[in-house]
Amino acid sequence: MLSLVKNLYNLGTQQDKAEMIRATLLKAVESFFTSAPVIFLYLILLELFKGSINRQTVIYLTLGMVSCIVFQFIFGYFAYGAYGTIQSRVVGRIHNHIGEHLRKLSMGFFSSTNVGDINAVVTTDLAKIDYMYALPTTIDAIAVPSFVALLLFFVDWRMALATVAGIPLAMGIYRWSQSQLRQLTQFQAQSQIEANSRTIEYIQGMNVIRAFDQTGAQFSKFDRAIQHYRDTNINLATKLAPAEVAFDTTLELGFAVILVSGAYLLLQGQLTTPTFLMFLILSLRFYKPLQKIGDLSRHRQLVDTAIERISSVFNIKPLPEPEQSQTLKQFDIEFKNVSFSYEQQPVLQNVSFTVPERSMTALVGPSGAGKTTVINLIARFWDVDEGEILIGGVNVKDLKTDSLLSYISLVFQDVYLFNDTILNNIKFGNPDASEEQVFTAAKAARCHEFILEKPHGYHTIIGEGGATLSGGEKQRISIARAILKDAPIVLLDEATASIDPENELVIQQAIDSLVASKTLIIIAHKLSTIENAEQILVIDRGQIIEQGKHEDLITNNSLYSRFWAERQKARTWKIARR
Ligand SMILES: Nc1ncnc2c1ncn2[C@@H]1O[C@H](COP(=O)(O)OP(=O)(O)OP(=O)(O)O)[C@@H](O)[C@H]1O
Repeated sequence: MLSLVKNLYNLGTQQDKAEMIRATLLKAVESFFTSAPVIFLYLILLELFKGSINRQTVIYLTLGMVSCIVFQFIFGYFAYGAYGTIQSRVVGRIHNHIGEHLRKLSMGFFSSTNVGDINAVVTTDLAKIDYMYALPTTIDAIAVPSFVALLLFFVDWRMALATVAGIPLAMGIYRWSQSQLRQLTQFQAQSQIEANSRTIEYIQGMNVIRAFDQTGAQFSKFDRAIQHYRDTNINLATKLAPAEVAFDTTLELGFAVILVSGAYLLLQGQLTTPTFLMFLILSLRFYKPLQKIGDLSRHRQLVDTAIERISSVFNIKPLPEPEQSQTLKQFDIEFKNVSFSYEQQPVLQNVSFTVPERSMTALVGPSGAGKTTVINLIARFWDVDEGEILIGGVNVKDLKTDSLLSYISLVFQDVYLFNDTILNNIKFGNPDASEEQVFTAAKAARCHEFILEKPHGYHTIIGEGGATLSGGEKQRISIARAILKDAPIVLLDEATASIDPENELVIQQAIDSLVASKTLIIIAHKLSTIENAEQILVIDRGQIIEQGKHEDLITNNSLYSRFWAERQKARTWKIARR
């Protein structure tokens, strides 16, 4: 129980710790006033049995009791207010730190970790860091029984011993239940994560599930995870129930000991009736808070598991960053003998090339050749295994992540838009931009017209992932976002989905606005883009096998010329069908 308090205490900053001590003192005083009315109760009983009770005594004793209740309210109010503030501050700070930390991790972490796992840490685990429950309940479980026990010893030590007689046995049972609890709680936490993951997967993949008529199969996976979670909950409850009931009952057996020893001493004339009655009443006040120890120990295990899992995220080392970031003055890009593997799978082998400042380089090559990897490495989503990537002569590793990314606009093929207005989605590129600047960027990206046709124009909410927009519209909004960011380097993965000639023209115009006077690397799928590039890099199996301008490459019987011919055929085929 105390380790729960210690763990929660250690999560706080100096200011939080000072606040925790203050809140705990307030709560201890509140606990005193919670127990204090029993003194008045005892005094009333004494007066009653003496037969000397009068109106004045009743008024004084009642006032005393009411004052205790008022003080209990006042101190409780401030204590819980303080715990609430600590709770919001500590949990909010951990939440922010996790967000910050996740941002600095290699993207490898996200490929190898389940979305549900991360989600469980950020939501479920953090929710278990509950100061509002854990600390006040611990104080109640310690302070109230201690105060009552003190009072009882003061009134009659023999009866007080009878009251606490069951505690050693109850504590033995408590310790025994602890050994079982840890493993069961871990199983339950694990199955909760699994249920979380499956639920997210089931909802996110709903369109694919329906398209392939896999509703039943996917549902049973989801259902199995939920059932497993339910079973681990039942298992935890049923395995612990005997120990918890035994703990509570043993404590309450003390009540029988009080009854027997009280009756004996009463008959012997060694105990007065009011004292006997008071012990019977007070024993309830004594045992109830102690019974909370059982709940607290279960809570402690949950908090420990949550803290362990939160720490395990923080223990994942972020990509190393320099103490001080360099400022870039030039924006040419150079790959020097770069090799890279995703875990064990080699992807790029000894790749070298240069992209001059303010020029366009197109990456072409078969699927899986390593084109996206090249772009990801420039943005340092991963670190290279060998070689180096330089921007303006500076190794990307010598730049802080935020600083590096401030020089780069990334437009992914798989555009992700947030469940927010179109305006805010474009503003993501530059949160300080004015509405006018957003409109200008949207016009340049050729999306102004279609945005105005939406029910609420720029203020239309576009659903999670941009679910209410077409592929071409999403791509243009992401280009507007990048135009607004106005970074000197643009890394662009062209959408293959919107390759029909009409869309191609509009998107090409949008790209032209984005890249004027930028250093651009584009994974090119469209012929017009490839043709206009100042440099084409043909990548195959992680190596650059051809390099040059379109006119130079098209002449040989090269991979590029075959690739070009294929694309031409695809385009002709599409036009012929219209
Ligand atoms: N996160 C990842 N973890 C492990 N392997 C990956 C990961 N991303 C890509 N790969 C693998 O690395 C290789 C290169 O992938 P990459 O995405 O760079 O190819 P690409 O040329 O862009 O392909 P495409 O044109 O189909 O998008 C592929 O074999 C791919 O399966």
